[in-house]
Amino acid sequence: MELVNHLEDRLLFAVPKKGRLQAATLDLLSGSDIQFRREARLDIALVKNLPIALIFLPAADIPTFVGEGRVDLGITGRDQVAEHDAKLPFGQPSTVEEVMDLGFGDCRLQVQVPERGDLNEPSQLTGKKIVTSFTGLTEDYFAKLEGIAGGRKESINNTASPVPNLKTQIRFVGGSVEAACALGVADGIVDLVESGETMKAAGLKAIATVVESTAVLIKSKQSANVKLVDLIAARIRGVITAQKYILCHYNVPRSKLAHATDITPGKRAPTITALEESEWVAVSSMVEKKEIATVMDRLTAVGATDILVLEIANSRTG
Ligand SMILES: Nc1ncnc2c1ncn2[C@@H]1O[C@H](COP(=O)(O)OP(=O)(O)OP(=O)(O)O)[C@@H](O)[C@H]1O
Ligand SMILES: O=P(O)(O)OC[C@H]1O[C@H](OP(=O)(O)OP(=O)(O)O)[C@H](O)[C@@H]1O
Ligand SMILES: [Mg+2]
Repeated sequence: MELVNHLEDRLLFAVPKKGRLQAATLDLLSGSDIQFRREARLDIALVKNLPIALIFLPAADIPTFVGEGRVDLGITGRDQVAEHDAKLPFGQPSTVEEVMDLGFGDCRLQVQVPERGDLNEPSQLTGKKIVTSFTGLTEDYFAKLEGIAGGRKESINNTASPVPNLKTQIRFVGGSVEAACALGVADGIVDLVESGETMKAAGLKAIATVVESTAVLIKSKQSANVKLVDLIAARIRGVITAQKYILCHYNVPRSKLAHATDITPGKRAPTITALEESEWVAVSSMVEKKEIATVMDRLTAVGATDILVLEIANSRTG
């Protein structure tokens, strides 16, 4: 069956086919009940229970397919969206809209130089050799350092030309960028940093951050299927909320209720129910997972008892 012939009446949703964003993305799709089976070697999968087709692409290519093609939704890094937009001809507005931060894939695009060396400021790199996978963002960064206003000019087939008159020599490398300095190809690099392991192992240090990044849900500004886009966005938002929060139940003397609800104000407001014992109330409130240990300590300190913590399987934030 030629899958490409079955895309017409479907919302197209681009997701990372590999790399660091793939696993968490598949979890989000599963939590959103987007059911599919991906055939080996195929980059398209028809969703079984919704009029959607998943398109598996490298994260770096997803902003292009969403912004300039027929793809309605995408999941990629904010750095990749910024890189796509940086390459648009000067003054052309972005064709991609960010719907929400997905809460994973945090990293930073940083200017890096050899640890042992006399380069410590980005301005010392102007006019020198830089290697990166993010040439758009890097050209803009060094254009600012060199005081070049105005950015790119439109060139053939609407792909922006590099920034004119830039002294800094910026070269594209697709991967393993960290080796460029040691191999004498570059004086500095602009590359992603998450844990910093790769940078340290390559004998490099970061001297500036170009952009901070996180995984984001993006949508096309010309999608015809707004209702289904909004439905999928609501499902994904619900899954993220369920991943981020837990439900905390406890009993507390009515006289201490104000102190207790200061500790657990909830996402909107806590639910309070009276207990048979008139001087006691039961409270139920959403608490961020990362806060729950100290929240339970503080609740105990103000006299709360029977504190229960429940996982949230899914949610809709309305
Ligand atoms: N340590 C990291 N290195 C690279 N990207 C990361 C990192 N942490 C998070 N990301 C995010 O993941 C996105 C895709 O990068 P990633 O390297 O995972 O994909 P890829 O390069 O296509 O896959 P691979 O590296 O397996 O070839 C980045 O644009 C960034 O937003
Ligand atoms: O700070 P860290 O946790 O070490 O992660 C950062 C490294 O990860 C990415 O490379 P990746 O592993 O994706 O290989 P690639 O360069 O081939 O994409 C990135 O290009 C850095 O090299
Ligand atoms: Mg990579």
